[in-house]
Amino acid sequence: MSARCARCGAPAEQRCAGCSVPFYCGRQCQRADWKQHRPLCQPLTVRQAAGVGRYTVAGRALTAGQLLLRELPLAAGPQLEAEPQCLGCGGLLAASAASCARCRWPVCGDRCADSAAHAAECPVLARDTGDRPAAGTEPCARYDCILPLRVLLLRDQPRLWQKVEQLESHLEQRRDTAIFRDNQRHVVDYLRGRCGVQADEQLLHRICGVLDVNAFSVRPRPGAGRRRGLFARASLLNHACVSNTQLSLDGDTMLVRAAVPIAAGDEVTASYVSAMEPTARRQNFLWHGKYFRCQCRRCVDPTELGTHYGSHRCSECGGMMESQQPTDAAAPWRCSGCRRAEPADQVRQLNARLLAERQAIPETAVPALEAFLARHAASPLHDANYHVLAVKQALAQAYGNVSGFQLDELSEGRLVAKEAFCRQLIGLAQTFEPGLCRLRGLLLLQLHHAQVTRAQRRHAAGAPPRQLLAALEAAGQHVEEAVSVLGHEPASTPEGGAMLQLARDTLQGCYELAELVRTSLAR
Ligand SMILES: C[S@@+](CC[C@H](N)C(=O)[O-])C[C@H]1O[C@@H](n2cnc3c(N)ncnc32)[C@H](O)[C@@H]1O
Repeated sequence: MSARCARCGAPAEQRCAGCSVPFYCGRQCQRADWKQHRPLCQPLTVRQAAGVGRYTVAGRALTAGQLLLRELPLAAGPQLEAEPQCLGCGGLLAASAASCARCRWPVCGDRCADSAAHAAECPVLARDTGDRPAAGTEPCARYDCILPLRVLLLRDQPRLWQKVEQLESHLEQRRDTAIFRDNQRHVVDYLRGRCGVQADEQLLHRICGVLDVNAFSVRPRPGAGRRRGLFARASLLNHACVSNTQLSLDGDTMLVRAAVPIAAGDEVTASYVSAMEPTARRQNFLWHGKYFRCQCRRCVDPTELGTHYGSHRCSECGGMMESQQPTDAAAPWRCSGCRRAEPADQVRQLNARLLAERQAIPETAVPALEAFLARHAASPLHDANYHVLAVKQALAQAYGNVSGFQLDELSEGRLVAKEAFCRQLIGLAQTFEPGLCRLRGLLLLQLHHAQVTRAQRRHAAGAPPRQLLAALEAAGQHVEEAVSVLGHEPASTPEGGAMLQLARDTLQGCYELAELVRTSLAR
C-alpha cells in the first residue's frame, strides 16, 4: 500500500525532511501540518523537572544505532592538570617547543600561534608579565585557566554565551571544597591578577563549575594532550547508570546514538561514569564531581540488578555482603545469609586494599593476574565481584595477545578460561550497557579467537569437520556482531579504526575457512 499524506490523506511520496516520519503530498500540506507536527519532529526534546533540572526525552520512537546528535563544542581546551600542550592544535610539546611571539606561551610553531583556536586568548595571556609554563611532559596546573578563559571569551558572542549561562554550575555546593580553592589559585587569581581579566570572581568560579559539571573528556588524538569540551546540547542529557545512548567523539565532534530502541516520550540518558564501576564508586564520583545522588534502578538495588557486582563474601558464612542503603556511603553492609553487619568503613578499606593490589599489576602480567584470582576469587571475593571481573577482563585480552601467551601457545585450560571470561563479561556488559557497547564489541572478537582456536585444535585431534564448521559459524556470528557494534564508532577512534579493521579481517578469514570446510565436506 502506498503512503498517505498526514494532512489530507491523499497518496504521498515525500517525507518530512526533519524526522522522515510523516508523508506529505506536497509543500502546502506540510506547511499546514507544521504546527501540529513540530513538537514530534525532532528526535530530542528538552524538559525540566524539580530536582533534576533540564533533561532530554525522545520526541519520537528512536531505533538502536540511530544518530541523535552531532555537535561541535562551544569551547574545548586542556583538561585540569593537563600536560603542557600547544594552544593552537592541542599537540603535546617537547621541552624544545617554540613559543607564540605575542603571548610567549609554548606552541608547536607559527601556524599554531596564528591559529583561530588561539586568537582570542592570545592578547589576554600576553598581559601577564611573569614566567610562562615550560614545555615538557609533567602535568601542569598553569593550563587550568585556558578553557575557562575560552568560555569567558564567548561573552562576545551573545547567542553562545546565553547557552553557557543556562548550564548548571553547582556553585554553592563547590564553595570551600578543594577544587574551589584550586580554581581560585590557578584560574581566578591568575586571570584577574596577572592577565587583568575584567570579570568578577563569582563569574569565573561559575564557569569553572559549568565546566566540571558539564564538560566531556575529549579523547586525545595520538600525540595530543588531554582535553575536555563543553557541548551545549549533549550537556542536557541527564545521567543514568544504565543509560540508553552511546557517546563517541570524532575529534572534537560529539556524536550521540541511541544504544537501544527508545520509545517516544522516554527519557534519553547518558552515563557520566564507567558502567564497569560498582555502585559505591559511581555514587562517590557523581556526588563529588557532579553534585547529585543517583537514584537509578541499578544504584538503589543492593544486588546491582542481580549481579552482586559490588558484593563480597561474609567471613562467617560465605553469604553475600550487601549495602543496606547503596546510595548512602555511610550505611552498614549486611550478610544476606547470616545477617551479620559490617561497618561501611571496613568495606571501603577492603576494597581500597584490593584496588591498590590489582592496580599494581600490569594488564599484561599474566601470571600475576592469575595469582590475584587464585588469592581472592573465592574469598573474600566471589566469581562475579568487580575486582575479579576487572582481572578477568585483563586476562581475556592478554590471553592470545601477549608475548609468551599467543593463541597457539595457550594451554587448553587458558583457552577455556578466555572463552568463559569473555562470555561472563559479555553478559555483564549486556546488563550494565545494553545495546551498542564498545566493550561488548571488543569481547566478542576475543571470544571468537578462543572458540576458533579450540575448534581447530579439536579438529587436528580428529574431531569431524562438521564440528569445526559449526564452531566457525557460531564464532562468525560473534564477529559479525562485533563489526556491527564497532561500525558505529568514528573511524578516527581506535575502536572505529584499527579494531574495526581487525574485526572485518577476522570475519573475512572466518568466512574463507568455513567455505574451505564446506567444500571439503561436499566432496
Ligand atoms: C550535565 S548537567 C545535565 C543538565 C542539567 N540537568 C541542567 O539542567 O542543566 C548535570 C547535572 O544535572 C543534574 N542531573 C543529571 N542527572 C541526574 C540524575 N540522574 N539525578 C539527579 N540529577 C541529575 C545534576 O544536577 C547534574 O550536576
